[in-house]
Amino acid sequence: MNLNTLSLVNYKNFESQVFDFDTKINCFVGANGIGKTNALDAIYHLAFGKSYFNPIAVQNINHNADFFVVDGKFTKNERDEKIIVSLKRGQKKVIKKNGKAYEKFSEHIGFIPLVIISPADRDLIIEGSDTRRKFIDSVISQSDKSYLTELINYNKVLSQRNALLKFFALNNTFNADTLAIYNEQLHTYGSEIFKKRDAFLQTFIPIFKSRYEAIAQSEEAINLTYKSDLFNTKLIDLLAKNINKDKALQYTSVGAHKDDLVFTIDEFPIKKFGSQGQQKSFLIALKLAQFDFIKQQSGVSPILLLDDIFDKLDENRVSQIISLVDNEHFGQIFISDTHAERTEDVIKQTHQSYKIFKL
Ligand SMILES: Nc1ncnc2c1ncn2[C@@H]1O[C@H](COP(=O)(O)OP(=O)(O)OP(=O)(O)O)[C@@H](O)[C@H]1O
Repeated sequence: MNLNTLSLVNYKNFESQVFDFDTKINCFVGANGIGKTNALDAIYHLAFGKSYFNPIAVQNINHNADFFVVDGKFTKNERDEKIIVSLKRGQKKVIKKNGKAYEKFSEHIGFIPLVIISPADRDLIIEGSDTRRKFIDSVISQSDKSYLTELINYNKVLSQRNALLKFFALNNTFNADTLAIYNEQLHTYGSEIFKKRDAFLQTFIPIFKSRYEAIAQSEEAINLTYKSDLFNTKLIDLLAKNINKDKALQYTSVGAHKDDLVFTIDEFPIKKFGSQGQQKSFLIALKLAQFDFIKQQSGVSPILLLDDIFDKLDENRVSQIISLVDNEHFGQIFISDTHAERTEDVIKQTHQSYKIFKL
């Protein structure tokens, strides 16, 4: 999986820019605010059809323009593939593969396998459980198309059930038969989602632990566990058991939408007790495990984006990470860093081909 050329028109701070990439390592270097992360985000756009950093699509259009175009030429399994993502103010975003627009963006997910490691990943530790569920869901969806459909269906039924609970409260009424239809559907989709998340995490957690040990080079007792209401009780029974609570709250208080991942160090929450370096290593291990998992499932090396990852890590961990990516297991890598010299010194240690783009 290689990105050969990237052209940007009016994408964030880039008015018009073309990059021709090395097949192995590419570094964007330059001062704060120059656009290094934006360049990585443009590549992310080609894989996911959206920004990793800014969910408001129009804000990715250059302030002085009314459209953007991100155009990428890839080689995948020895075939040329061209992806274009474009957006015009007031219109819908368009994603094209080899000239043909997708009707559903979800069909594109997984075509360009990609993993990003960025300081914004801290949200996985500090934010609410929905951020961690999104992480699990995005990893599974890259290799399982039906999972994304089940998730969309689950969320649709969930909002219908919540609307019904609100309607009951507002009109001081109750209808067990209508609710039962939603319970059945939630149970069907929710059980499938739980089964897939559980199977995924059983494979993923050991990979994650071995990645962490390799980065930290120590026996730090970190752990990652899957928390779900559905481990001990079927969703249909849980919904029945919690009906009075749900009626009072006017929303569904149990189910796959409440699942979480618990991150610990020495059995304490890493959010409160992990040092900044430990938290960073934890997140990098999580993302490298995501890389391994996707590669295992798809047989293709995902593109790896490393946004500003050297900051806050001691020299040992930096060279550890570089030596980890310095083998055939990894494919094409894109790095952003403020220190041109540090980057070049670190990259030279790898003896891989590289290009440095000074922005
Ligand atoms: N829609 C937009 N139009 C024009 N400029 C934008 C737009 N969105 C963001 N920018 C600009 O992009 C710049 C930030 O770019 P980016 O985050 O890529 O910087 P960086 O080089 O990674 O910096 P750092 O080293 O601080 O992480 C800011 O100057 C910001 O004003």
